[in-house]
Amino acid sequence: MMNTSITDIDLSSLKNALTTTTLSQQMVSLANSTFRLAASAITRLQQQQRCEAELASLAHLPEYSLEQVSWHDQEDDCWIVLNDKVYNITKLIHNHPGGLEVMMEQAGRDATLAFRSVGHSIDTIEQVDEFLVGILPVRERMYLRSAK
Ligand code: HEM
Repeated sequence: MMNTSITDIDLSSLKNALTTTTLSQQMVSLANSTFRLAASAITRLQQQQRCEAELASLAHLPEYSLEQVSWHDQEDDCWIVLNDKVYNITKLIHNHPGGLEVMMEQAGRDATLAFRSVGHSIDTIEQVDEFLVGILPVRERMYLRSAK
């Protein structure tokens, strides 16, 4: 005859409870990972949609290569590139709140990182398109790339 003690029963239910808890924890962790993956896929999709919409709104602009931009590096003819877009900032440089010198250091160049590193205000960032004159050719773009 089997001799099952109370301690044996307790230990066995404890083991069962532990297994169930571990399984539940694994399921919660799996659900979390799935949720995070879905959330990042949605974010990527939204970013891509914004990028496609921006590209469509810029489609009418002429393309200028980085080399062509580099020809405009003078105080009376000053272009820069920001986020793959080409800006003629000749009229701005003498009134620029950050000064003329910083602008001339970027004249004729891709100023994206310098512009971002200053931490320009949201208002300023929204107003730069006032100086927009073109866009880089697809082969030279780093930010505005179509997924199509
Ligand atoms: C279209 C291009 C640009 C526009 C419209 C613009 C406009 C402005 C404006 C309105 C401000 C006042 C503060 C603010 O709004 O953040 C400012 C500040 C400044 N900008 Fe620009 N900027 C341009 C490009 C650049 C570039 C390429 C640089 C290069 C580093 C630069 C460097 C600075 C600096 C150093 C300040 C002063 C920041 C401070 O004193 O806190 N900006 N700019």
